Amino acid sequence: MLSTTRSVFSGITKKPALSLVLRAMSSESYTALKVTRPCEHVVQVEINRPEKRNAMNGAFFSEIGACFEKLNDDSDCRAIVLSGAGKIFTAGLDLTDLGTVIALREDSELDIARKAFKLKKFLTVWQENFNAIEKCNKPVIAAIHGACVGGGVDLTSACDIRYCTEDAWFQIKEVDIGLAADLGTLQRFPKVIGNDSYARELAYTARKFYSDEAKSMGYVSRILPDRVSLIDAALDTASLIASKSPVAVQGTKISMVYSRDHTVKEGMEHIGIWNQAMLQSSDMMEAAMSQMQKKQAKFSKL
Ligand SMILES: CCC/C=C/C=C/C(=O)SCCNC(=O)CCNC(=O)[C@H](O)C(C)(C)COP(=O)(O)OP(=O)(O)OC[C@H]1O[C@@H](n2cnc3c(N)ncnc32)[C@H](O)[C@@H]1OP(=O)(O)O
Repeated sequence: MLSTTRSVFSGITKKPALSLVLRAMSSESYTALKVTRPCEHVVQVEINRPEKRNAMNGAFFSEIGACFEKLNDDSDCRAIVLSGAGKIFTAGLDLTDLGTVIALREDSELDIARKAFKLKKFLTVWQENFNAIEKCNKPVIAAIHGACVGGGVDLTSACDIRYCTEDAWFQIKEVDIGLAADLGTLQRFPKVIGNDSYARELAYTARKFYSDEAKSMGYVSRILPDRVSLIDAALDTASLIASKSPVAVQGTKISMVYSRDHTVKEGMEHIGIWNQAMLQSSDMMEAAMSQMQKKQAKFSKL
């Protein structure tokens, strides 16, 4: 029990020393992730605990946040594919880490307020690790095969685009383990599918939904026959995005994320202020000239 406690809370203690984490990861060596560069300006981030069905443990949470913060600053990266190694995309929270919450609840040396403060801090760190995907200016395409359970829906809700395989299934599983989802599903999922009643049904019942239903509700935009064609399709889309002006693409993501949480008027004001600078970018001239000359545009690093 004690060692589990330490492993989960490692997500908290590592966070303030982010620069150390980033330096340690400068070679892109992670324990729960595999990061590769399959094509120009495209990075593939793979959840890499296949023997545990990519269950999300403490290492995964701290690495995913650090990885996306690093990719945000990586001028060679213009689009990202997020996938899972092995049989399924992810089984969600590593249930062996639940022991940590139980251990904290039962810690007789802490009063209820102190336990609550510790739990809030722990949850905020984990939330921020998923928020890093949305804060990363590069579009993220989730490539989901097999199962996407619990935390997997929190994770993929934070992505820009979702593709899945025919055999994929999804489950907002948290109520089945006695908690309300707290890593973004309840906030993002209803906005992604644009149907509050449907989102509530899935969150209250924890019923599984399969690829065809995920597509019809708008959670995924494409279904591919198998994992190989899924990764190919996700990489093709990522490459297409990466071929465009990074100023235009990243401005588009920033504006779409901002506009989701603001009024139309505020969103228009925001993009107006944004573009008063970005319309002066050299990318506009390069893109327009390339269109006229029917040649591939080349954009400098951002
Ligand atoms: C409080 C913090 C906020 C976060 C909240 C998040 C909440 C959630 O994510 S709720 C959802 C939790 N997940 C589950 O309930 C799923 C449990 N797993 C399964 O139902 C099945 O494993 C699954 C259908 C996904 C896959 O089945 P399959 O037959 O392909 O594999 P298994 O033989 O069951 O498992 C293989 C090994 O992986 C280990 N494992 C699977 N899931 C988890 C998990 N969630 N946590 C930890 N370990 C997991 C499983 O124990 C097997 O390991 P081993 O026995 O060592 O071979």
